Amino acid sequence: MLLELENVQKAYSQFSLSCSLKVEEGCVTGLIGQNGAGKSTVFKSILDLVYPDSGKISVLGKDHRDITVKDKEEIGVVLAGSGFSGYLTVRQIIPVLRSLYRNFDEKEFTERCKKFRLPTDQKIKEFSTGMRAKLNLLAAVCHGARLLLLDEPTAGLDVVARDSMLGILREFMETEGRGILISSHISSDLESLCDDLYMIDNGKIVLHEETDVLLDSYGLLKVSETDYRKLDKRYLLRVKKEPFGYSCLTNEKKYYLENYPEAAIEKGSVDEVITMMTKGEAI
Ligand SMILES: Nc1ncnc2c1ncn2[C@@H]1O[C@H](COP(=O)(O)OP(=O)(O)OP(=O)(O)O)[C@@H](O)[C@H]1O
Repeated sequence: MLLELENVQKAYSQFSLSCSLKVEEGCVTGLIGQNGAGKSTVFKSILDLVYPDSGKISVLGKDHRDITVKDKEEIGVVLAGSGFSGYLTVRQIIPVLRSLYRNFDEKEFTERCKKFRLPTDQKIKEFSTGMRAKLNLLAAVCHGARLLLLDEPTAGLDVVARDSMLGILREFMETEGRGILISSHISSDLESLCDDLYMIDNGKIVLHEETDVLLDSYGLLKVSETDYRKLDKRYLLRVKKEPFGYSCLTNEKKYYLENYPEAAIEKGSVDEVITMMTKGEAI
């Protein structure tokens, strides 16, 4: 296990986090939630930047408070809204990375910067959002980390930049024994990359599912009030009143497809599942 949070609690005056999650070797785990759901609080707790009130966090098999400087070399981090000083250039951050990480692969880093057309001698503050995001990610993947902790690494990026970021992450995962925890409020980013997804809402994990299962077995039934009354509700997770009747979220789409051939059953994108899990009512 690369990362495990067990019942981690953190209370602020207006918000409280309660979170358990795992990142296994060979897995990309996604954390999806709206603004303010608690994603950054999860990352900061892992990195000891905020102190949880209770619970247990283990990183690379150790309690996160016992992580040494050497262990940290095995972790690559991109935090929302942070990065290198804007007054430095890529050329100037290379010696910094070299001194921080014994396994920093300067050749790979330089080549990749070139590939992504990141200028070597321009101040980072003059970079676009996409350029800065790529630089932060390249710095996180070029020192032989086993675990990447990426808080909203694709925020503010256009489709092309997002795709190249996902490419970097897929390549990172080609080496055995690695894993990623990545957060986003854009579920389509995570859908194609992640093996499993955790959905967080108002500080609570409302759903954890393998991405394949989510896409294959979850579905949205749209039924009239009359049909809703007759519906077998055993496999419904959430229900929402609509002008036409009810929207129902199921994790047994096949059952309803087979038994209610007339019903309108949609595939249910990750976004719709999140909306239903957060806005729908439990059965
Ligand atoms: N230091 C703090 N003191 C009090 N409340 C805080 C503090 N830090 C975060 N919060 C609150 O915790 C909640 C979750 O914040 P967090 O930054 O974890 O959300 P997020 O999911 O990362 O959101 P976003 O997508 O907007 O970055 C918010 O309501 C925020 O106001």
